[in-house]
Amino acid sequence: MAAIGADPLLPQPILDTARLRLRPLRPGDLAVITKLANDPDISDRTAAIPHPYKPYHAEYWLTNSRAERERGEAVTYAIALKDSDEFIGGVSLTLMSGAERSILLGYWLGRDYWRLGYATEAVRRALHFIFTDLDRVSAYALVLPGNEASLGVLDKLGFEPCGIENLPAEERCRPAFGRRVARADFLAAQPVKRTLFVVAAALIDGDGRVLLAQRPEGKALAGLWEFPGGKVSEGETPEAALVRELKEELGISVRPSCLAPFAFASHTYPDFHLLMPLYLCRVWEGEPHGHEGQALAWVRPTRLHDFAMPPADVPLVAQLRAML
Ligand SMILES: Nc1nc2c([nH]c(=O)n2[C@@H]2O[C@H](COP(=O)(O)OP(=O)(O)OP(=O)(O)O)[C@@H](O)[C@H]2O)c(=O)[nH]1
Repeated sequence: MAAIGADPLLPQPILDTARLRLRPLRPGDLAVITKLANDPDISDRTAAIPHPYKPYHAEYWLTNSRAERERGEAVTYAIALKDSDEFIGGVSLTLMSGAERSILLGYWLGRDYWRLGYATEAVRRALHFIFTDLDRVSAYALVLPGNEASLGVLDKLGFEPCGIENLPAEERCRPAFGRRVARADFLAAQPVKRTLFVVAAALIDGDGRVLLAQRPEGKALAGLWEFPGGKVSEGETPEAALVRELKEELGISVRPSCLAPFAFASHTYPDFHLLMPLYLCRVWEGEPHGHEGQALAWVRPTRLHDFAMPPADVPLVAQLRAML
């Protein structure tokens, strides 16, 4: 399988979990990387870690991962302990060629950090990132024979067998077990802390344009464009919540009878699961203005894809474009 550069300068946000921080590799990590990676058992279980492992191997890993990211080929994260920021391992996410929009996943942990659930915790977060921020639809991993711990991690995350491949490792060609998980299967199987019930409206004007609002700075997903709306409060019907939100956010008055149920989004974010019905609305009173500092845009359905929207909205946009 070959990596291909599809997206120039891939994003690499810091990814936090309960105990870990996934962040870029740094020159300050080099000594620890060399110490942890210089372990014959780690070399034996991974394709890309030679033994003995020298400081120049660590330096090459750092510079090569930066170059791969700049070429849009791969993102490599250091796995660090959240409290001390100490390097304990790495995760690499390589974009694959082909129509499937997949990634090849690789990861390793220093021996002192085995059997503590760190690999599952780090890889789970990395998969959330590639399936939501990088919009990948599946992930592959190749596991060398004897690496039962790694197979266990992938099993826990919903990966399934997908054949055996020959893996060129340090000039030795070794067979490896292929494992694959699809985005929808991974996301559906994740434990969710809470389900957030949000309502939103596609306001449609006389020219068939749809109103989008830009999430202001300081909020989660800032800068992305979304359908106006918000959270449903305890004891509120979805329609009443939407009427309230449209008044607060845009200063317009809408009657519940003018809200036509259209579609819904069901999407797992790292911290919550979003359940969001989308209503169509063609009749309202007043002129919409961004009352909470948000920019507004009236957008033709064919131009909706020019606006970066939260991942949950992508299927809704496709349905709107098909309908309008
Ligand atoms: N209104 C709206 N929210 C969306 C859309 N897509 C989407 O993922 N969301 C998510 O659903 C949640 C909406 O709740 P909200 O608008 O009340 O959230 P907020 O961050 O403004 O919180 P706050 O009102 O407590 O400050 C956010 O997490 C937002 O990212 C969308 O098209 N419209």
